[in-house]
Parts: sequence; structure tokens; C-alpha cells
Amino acid sequence: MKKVGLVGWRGMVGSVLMQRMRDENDFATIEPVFFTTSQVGLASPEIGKPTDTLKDAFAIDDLQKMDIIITCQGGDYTNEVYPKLRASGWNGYWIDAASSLRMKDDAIIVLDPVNKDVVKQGITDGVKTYVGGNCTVSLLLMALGGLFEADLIEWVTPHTYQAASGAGARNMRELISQMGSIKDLVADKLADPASAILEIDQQVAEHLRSDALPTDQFGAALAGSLIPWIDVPMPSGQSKEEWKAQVEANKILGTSEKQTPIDGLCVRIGAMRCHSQAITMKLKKDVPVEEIERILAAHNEWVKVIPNEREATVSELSPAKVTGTLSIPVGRIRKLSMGPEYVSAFTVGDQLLWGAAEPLRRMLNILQEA
Ligand SMILES: NC(=O)C1=CN([C@@H]2O[C@H](COP(=O)(O)OP(=O)(O)OC[C@H]3O[C@@H](n4cnc5c(N)ncnc54)[C@H](OP(=O)(O)O)[C@@H]3O)[C@@H](O)[C@H]2O)C=CC1
Ligand SMILES: N[C@@H](CC(=O)OP(=O)(O)O)C(=O)O
Repeated sequence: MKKVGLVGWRGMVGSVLMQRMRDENDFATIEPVFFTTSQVGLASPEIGKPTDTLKDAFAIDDLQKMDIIITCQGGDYTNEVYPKLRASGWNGYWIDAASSLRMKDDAIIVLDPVNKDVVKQGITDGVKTYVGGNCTVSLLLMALGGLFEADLIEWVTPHTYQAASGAGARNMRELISQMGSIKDLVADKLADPASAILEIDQQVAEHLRSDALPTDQFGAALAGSLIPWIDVPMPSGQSKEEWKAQVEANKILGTSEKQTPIDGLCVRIGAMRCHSQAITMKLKKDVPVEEIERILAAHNEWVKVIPNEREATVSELSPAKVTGTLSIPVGRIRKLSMGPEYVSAFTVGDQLLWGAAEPLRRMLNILQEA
């Protein structure tokens, strides 16, 4: 059995990874060793078989003993430990959720329902570093994979509606706190059907702009509002989240030489852990909507085409419906008035599952098969 080191297993992404590995019985076929940056010597998590106590995630000697390391610890950890571990001569497989190594030439971005060929070729060629993609990128490609595979896409503009979880666990808590503080403020008026809605609205608006709203994490109101900027600025005027779309998607698809333009605005909204994307795309030719739907639905077992009808859309195509599942619904597919090659779509996906943890555990299994 391969020795697999797990780092970052108790964080938000790591916990989802652990849950999926337990659900899929992945621990049965590996020898797991749990690492920590803060709890050395404490008990490892319960996985249904005996394990050692937690080892120091900075101890190169211990990490060197692993055949495979999966880390969800974060970019700072990767930046500190990965170069030292490789410099020590370690030639094992490194599977990472953080973005630090994604665009390195010797790393492959993993999303096997979309790029299993690239991943398999990488293993054959001796590539040892595999990194999960940015969540919006992975979710976009899971939804539109069929059209990319059929080489039908000239360009894509995804405008995102990104959940609080993408910014971290504390941000999820802050979103709920903001919601609660708004409700608390006007609870008495809400309970009175005769109260004036404009008064409630005025009070809420003042609260959203005041210091009384908890904003330590987001720095602004998210509940009852939105934040149209995610991550740091790039010289191009894009936010880094927006910049990732084209470079990462083309790297995943293996089309970096002749890039498909993918660019749009990324917006944080008050959803918990599902990212949504409103997509405008130009196809290379006029393809009937029924054919587009057929191509999308046939691409992978998780994508689900939702008919462009009101009831189906409202019930199936929302964060509330998708959260906690691997389902990737895509709907609102119709021709736009700009011309027959211009097509809209709307997709939703759990950013902690397909957007983060799931590609990593699947990569582990691909290595097990290799
Ligand atoms: N959040 C997201 O949506 C996505 C995140 N990623 C990447 O994954 C990495 C990790 O992100 P995320 O999981 O959000 O990070 P978290 O902050 O949730 O967890 C990171 C580490 O914090 C330590 N920690 C300290 N206190 C606690 C606590 N009370 N509960 C749990 N863990 C604690 C743990 O390390 P220890 O046990 O060693 O103390 C844990 O592994 C980042 O690089 C991020 O870029 C990738 C895709 C999506
Ligand atoms: N930036 C994403 C989450 C994330 O962690 O992305 P990345 O893995 O590319 O750093 C969001 O805020 O929704």
C-alpha cells in the first residue's frame, strides 16, 4: 500500500476531502499518515483503521517517507515546504489544493473528467506535481466540457456569483452574522404587517453602511449587497480571480499554445458554498440548441442540462439546490439576439466539492491505478 501524507485535512477544503474519502472508502487502499502545522502528537482523525498520532507538517524527514502527499493547507505552506522537500531529493507525488504551483511548467492542473488524457500523459512522462484548479474554472469546465471537447467554442464570458466559502470559513460565518444583524435590527417591524416597508428599507440601508454591521472579513456588506471584486488586482485591470479563468482553463484543456479567450467579471454574493456563473459564449458555428444540450449532457456523469423553462430553472438551478452535492446543473441555454452563434447558459456548482476537494481525491485514485 502506498504511504499517503495528508496535510490540511481539518481545514474547510480538507474536511470536505476527508468526508468524500470516507464516503468512497478511499482509506481502505492507502496507508494514510496525518500531518499538522499546529497539533503535533495529538490523535489523527477517525478513519476506521488505526493510524499514528499527528506528525509535524514541516518535518522534511517525515514527509520524505511518503509516496504521495495531499495538501489542502494553503499557499503559504506549499511555498515554504514544497521547494525544501523537492531540494531534499524527494520524488514522490505532490497533490495540492493551493494555487501556488498551478501555473508552473512542471505541474498539471487536475480535473480528470475534462483532462484525464493530459493527466495520464503526465504520469507517463514522469510529472510528479498535480494541482486542483481554481473553483470557478473547474466548475465552468465541468459544465461546458462537451462544447470545449467538440472544439465549438470561440470565446466565453463567464460572469460569476461566488459564494462566501471561497473566501474561507470565517467569511461564511460573517455572512450569517450579517444576515442575523439585519434581521435583528428590524425584527419588531417585520412582525407587524402594518409597518411601512420604506421605513424598514431605510433602516436596513443605514445599517448596511454603518460600523454596526460585522465586516472584519469581507470589509464590506455582503448580505443585502454584493462585492464585485475577488482577490488582488492585476495590471490588466482584471482581478486575479478573473485572470485565472483563461490561463488555468487553457492549461487544463491543454490549449495554452492557442488560447481560447475566457474573461468576465467575478462577483462575491451572499451564497454559502455554491458558485454560479452566467455565461455568454460565441460558438464557432451555428449549432441548434437541442444539439448544444445533447453535447453538454453527454460529456460527464455529473453535468445535468436543465430545460430553459421557468419552473425547472427555479427548482433545479440554484445554490440552495446544489449545495453539498456533486451535481453540475447547466441551464438557461438559448440563442442570444446578437446572432445564431451567440449562446447563453447558467451553471451552479459546489465550490468545495468539484471546485476544490473532489479533483484531488480522484487524482489520488488515478495514481493508485497507475
Ligand atoms: N476555500 C476554498 O474555497 C478553496 C481553497 N483552496 C485552497 O485550499 C487551501 C486551504 O483553504 P481552506 O480549507 O479554506 O483553509 P482553512 O483556513 O479552513 O484551513 C487551513 C488550515 O488552518 C488550520 N486551522 C487552524 N485553526 C483551525 C480550526 N479551528 N479549524 C480548522 N482548521 C484550522 C488547519 O491546519 P492545522 O491542522 O495544521 O493547524 C487547517 O488545515 C488554500 O490554499 C486555498 O487556496 C482551493 C480551492 C477552494
Ligand atoms: N478565490 C476563490 C477560492 C480559491 O481558493 O481560489 P484559488 O484556489 O484559485 O486560490 C474564491 O474566492 O471563490
